[in-house]
Amino acid sequence: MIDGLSPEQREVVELPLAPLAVTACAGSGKTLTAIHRLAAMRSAFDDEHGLIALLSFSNVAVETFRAGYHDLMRAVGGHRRSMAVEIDTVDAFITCNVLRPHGHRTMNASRTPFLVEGGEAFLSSFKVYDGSISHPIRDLRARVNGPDFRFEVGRGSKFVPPANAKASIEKLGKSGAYTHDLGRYWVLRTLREQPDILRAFTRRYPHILVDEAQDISAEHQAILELLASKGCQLSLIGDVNQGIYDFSGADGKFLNDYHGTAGVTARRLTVNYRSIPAIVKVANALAGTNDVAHREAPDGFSGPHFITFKKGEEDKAIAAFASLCDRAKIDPKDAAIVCRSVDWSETWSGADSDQGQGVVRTFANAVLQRERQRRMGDAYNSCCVAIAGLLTDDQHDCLVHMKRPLDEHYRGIRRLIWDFVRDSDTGLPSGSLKALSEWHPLLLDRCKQLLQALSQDFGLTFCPTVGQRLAKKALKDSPLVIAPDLAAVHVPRFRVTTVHKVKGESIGAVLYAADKKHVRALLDGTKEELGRIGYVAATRARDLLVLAVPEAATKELEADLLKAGFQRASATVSVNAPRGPTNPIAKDAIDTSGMLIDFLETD
Ligand SMILES: Nc1ncnc2c1ncn2[C@@H]1O[C@H](COP(=O)(O)OP(=O)(O)OP(=O)(O)O)[C@@H](O)[C@H]1O
Repeated sequence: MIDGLSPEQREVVELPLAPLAVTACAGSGKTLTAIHRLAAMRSAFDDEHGLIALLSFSNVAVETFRAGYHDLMRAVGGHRRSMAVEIDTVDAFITCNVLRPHGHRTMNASRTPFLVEGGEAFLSSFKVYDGSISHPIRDLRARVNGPDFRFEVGRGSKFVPPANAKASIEKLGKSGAYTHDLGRYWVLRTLREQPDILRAFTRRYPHILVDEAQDISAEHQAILELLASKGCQLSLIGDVNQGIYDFSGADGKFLNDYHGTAGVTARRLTVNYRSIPAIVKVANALAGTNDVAHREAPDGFSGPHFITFKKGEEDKAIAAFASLCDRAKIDPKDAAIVCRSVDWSETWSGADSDQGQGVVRTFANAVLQRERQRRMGDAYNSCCVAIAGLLTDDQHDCLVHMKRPLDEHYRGIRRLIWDFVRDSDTGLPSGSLKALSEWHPLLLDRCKQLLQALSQDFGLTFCPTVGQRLAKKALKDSPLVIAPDLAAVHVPRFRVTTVHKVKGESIGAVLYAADKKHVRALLDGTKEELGRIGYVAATRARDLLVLAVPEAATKELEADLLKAGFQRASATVSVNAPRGPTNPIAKDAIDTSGMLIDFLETD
């Protein structure tokens, strides 16, 4: 290894400047490789004006790349043009370079285009009619369809007649507003309808490197292909087994096909630096790959296991996971319970997400994010959405500024909202209170104070119907956050999250909470999206991977689980059992406050 790079990583980094496709396995160090490749490309590219872009799909990935690139430049003493690079998300890149400066001409707007999140009060007058009913404009999606688009709406992707969709999009566009999804539509139209902008954009970014390239949607692909058609050289790096954004048309096909395209240099990264050999073996069995583990098997307890659970008794599975972490000497802070969907993560975190309506429901969600999922950033964003839902219609772009303030005015607003979110004693009340009789009256009182401060100190104006929007509809007289039965026995509060949220992470111990369908899909491999979702969850684990399988399905699944390389670690929980192992075959036990959890290794 030179400079921390392995030979296969270094080979990718040092390839000549030309279109490149790198398909890489989980944990293969795509981050390090992409950072070094960017530096090498910059050094080889002798152009006074052009910039090299490194793009990814999440803010976390972008922050990691920026920090890594700066560290590398500091370490090697970057050359004159070393900072002539741009590292951003794909969406931020196209929005900042195309939509904000040039989109207004195509949108027929008289102001700089601005993003709306969907919860803004003024959006209530923007609907789309599918031929039988109207839907909020935020639910409309534009999908690229050759040189044109097709339109769909809602969860079931209902077809929307193009004339109706275009009329609604153009009405919204005229106001300057665009949703996340419609932003890509407008970027494509701007580049297609303003050829000078397309030419200038390509001259400015002659080389673009896209990380997590399996997540490139059909709309992103159309934009990148448009740039490539004007001479931009495109490099893609990703893992097709980790494509988990099918709903946005990202199925990894672009990366796969690019790998075999004439004129594109293709390479593979096949060494997994993250996980122990037994977990890499499971990953290989699931994906049908032959990747190599760089790490050696640790001495202590580790590896891929499965435990069983009964619906409604998730707490027992969590206690079992806690015990396995303890045995593997993994700090609970370096462990996570990972679920396929938000609904599942709510069940496993003991949250009651079915309380409240409208703005109040959004505040209730913020409580769950703060107290059960421990995602303060998400809790802050939810509070911003709730507050934006109380503003008068004329403050269109306030929500976006609250979330990402660029000026001092909004930074002050952000501080106030953060104080509200952080402190359950003076701000957003605690989820342990009874929602109807205790939580809601406090919420009303404290919201009133917050709105007063926002209005007096920052000039925000709130609609006269604030009282109605904060009504106590659909609240129950039970807490928003249900205390787990096992809280009394000091089971650690693990981070409970979704697979989509942990993508890209390395985690010491992972519990993948699954139903029968999820497990079946995981075992069936990575051809279908649900299988890839399971694969992403499994490959986050460094040392310990625990699959929680419904007890009723175990008989049917056990043989295939064992064949894939999982071992059974069954947990029995007995309350008020006497201290110490009572069963002669118990190999491990934790005994806290009268509860004994035994692990019976049956493999
Ligand atoms: N050459 C190397 N030598 C040792 N460790 C490495 C090397 N390259 C990467 N790593 C380590 O491997 C781990 C996984 O790296 P990284 O997160 O970049 O993988 P990845 O390819 O992005 O994985 P995934 O796609 O599964 O998220 C990190 O801890 C990283 O520091």
